[in-house]
Amino acid sequence: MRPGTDKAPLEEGRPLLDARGISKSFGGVHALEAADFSCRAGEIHALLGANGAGKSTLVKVLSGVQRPDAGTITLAGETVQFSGPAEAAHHGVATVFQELSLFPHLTVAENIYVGHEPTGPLGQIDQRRMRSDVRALFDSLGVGHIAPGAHVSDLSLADRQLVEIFKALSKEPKLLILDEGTSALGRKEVQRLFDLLRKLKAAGTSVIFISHRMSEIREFVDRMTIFRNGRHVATVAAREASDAEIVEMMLGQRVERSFPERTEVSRDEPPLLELSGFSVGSDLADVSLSLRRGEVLGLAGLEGQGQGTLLLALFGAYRGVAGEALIDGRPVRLSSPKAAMESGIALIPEDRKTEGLVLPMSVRENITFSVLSRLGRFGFVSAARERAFVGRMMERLSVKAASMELPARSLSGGNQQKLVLAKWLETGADVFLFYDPTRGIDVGTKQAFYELIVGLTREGKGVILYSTETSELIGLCHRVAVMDGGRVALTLEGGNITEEEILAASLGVGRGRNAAGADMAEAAQ
Ligand SMILES: Nc1ncnc2c1ncn2[C@@H]1O[C@H](COP(=O)(O)OP(=O)(O)OP(=O)(O)O)[C@@H](O)[C@H]1O
Repeated sequence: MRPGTDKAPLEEGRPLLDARGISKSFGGVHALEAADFSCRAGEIHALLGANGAGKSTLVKVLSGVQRPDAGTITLAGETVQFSGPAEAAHHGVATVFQELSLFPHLTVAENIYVGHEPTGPLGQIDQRRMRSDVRALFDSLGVGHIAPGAHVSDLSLADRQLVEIFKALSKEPKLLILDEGTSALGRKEVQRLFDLLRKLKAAGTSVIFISHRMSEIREFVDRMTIFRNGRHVATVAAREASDAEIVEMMLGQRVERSFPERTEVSRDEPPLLELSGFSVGSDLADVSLSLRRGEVLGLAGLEGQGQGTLLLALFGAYRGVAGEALIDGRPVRLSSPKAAMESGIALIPEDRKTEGLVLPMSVRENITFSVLSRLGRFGFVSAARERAFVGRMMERLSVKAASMELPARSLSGGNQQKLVLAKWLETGADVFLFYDPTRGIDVGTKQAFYELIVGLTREGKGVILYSTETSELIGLCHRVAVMDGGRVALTLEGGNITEEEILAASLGVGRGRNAAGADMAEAAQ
């Protein structure tokens, strides 16, 4: 089918969910404009669209969090009007929102059962049963590494996301909505999750799935609906449209995904950053690596193999770090984030929603927070200069906001993430640490972002990039350090940075290969 032309007919039969003519405005912003969306029983259905297309707003309407201004929702043949999330839940809708909603100081099991805890004969909460049920659920999914009794605050973002998903599943919903619920998960976890979703689907549960990772979507979903500017553009079978066609429908224009040419790196100059014997407890063991000016060094490996710890340790977030760090040949003490920033290191963190922004403050204030002192002299900032600077940053990262004076909270999730990036990019740092930077960002902006990373290297900065999208590592990096069990298992370089090599090294089967790709085991025979 031709993208953006024919509107595919929505489901003719009796779908589980049928939302028609849904409109929702915030002030002058039309988040949804007479949007249609329909999902069959026992179907995994992806909802796609650029940042700000209205996906999360639809999810909030379907989950009873927001009331639509107009439109009707039919669920299992019954017209429903949700007065709040509890009523949506009562109708069998369970949602994992973009913003995680866990209580950090409760245990995993307590979080999963919050509000519907199993009770003993005297009405007391049955902790033991709760934990054993959660254990059984985790074991069935092969996520034995999460302890039901662990506090959520101690878990990684990926594990917190898994807990959030299990919490939704424990309500045995008719309709499960995952709004970017898998963005922090590694490939293996996503696959396991989809194995589970297929089982649910076989039992008649419908799943609405929002993700910006195209490959993830194509592989596992039955149909896809594309939204653009708050409207339904098309609904297609997953195999019916090509990636390029889908992107075109999302953006209203053709975009070729390509990586900008890497910056030439001079091997003669001394390294910008040099680490030796960098260790953090048992999480990071004896990491030695170097980064040159103009270079992008990738970090790969299965989820949680020390990549995050390395970035955070470099940013001074851990105490008791052993080893030495040199910047431009001078030893630096990375004892706190402040010390790291003063040494010229910037980190774009993983959990950008909570770590990166002051949500009630305006878009403008959030962007200029970290650069005020550089924009003005003697502490005075010219308003005109500030606005011009913010305008440039918003354009560079295509931040979609009606005005820079709106609170950051009112932006769509992806646009909030862009704000965090904007905020850090202008800090004047020399070493940029990126923690999965394009997670949650739409394909059009990803492209702009690749340009931006390469742009930094052209200015002589060094970049360490941890990405869960292998294609980004292959397309952008000069070298990729594959991590396993807190160590650098292998460093790949140039043409040897391939999906197969990265995967093999991640799984430990690539050991023995050197950076030039010669298989030493074979050579020895
Ligand atoms: N509470 C709000 N106040 C003001 N504007 C809002 C509010 N919620 C959403 N919007 C606006 O509505 C539009 C749609 O946002 P929405 O979050 O639904 O997009 P999205 O498709 O989920 O984007 P993303 O991929 O970035 O998560 C955006 O322009 C956003 O700024």
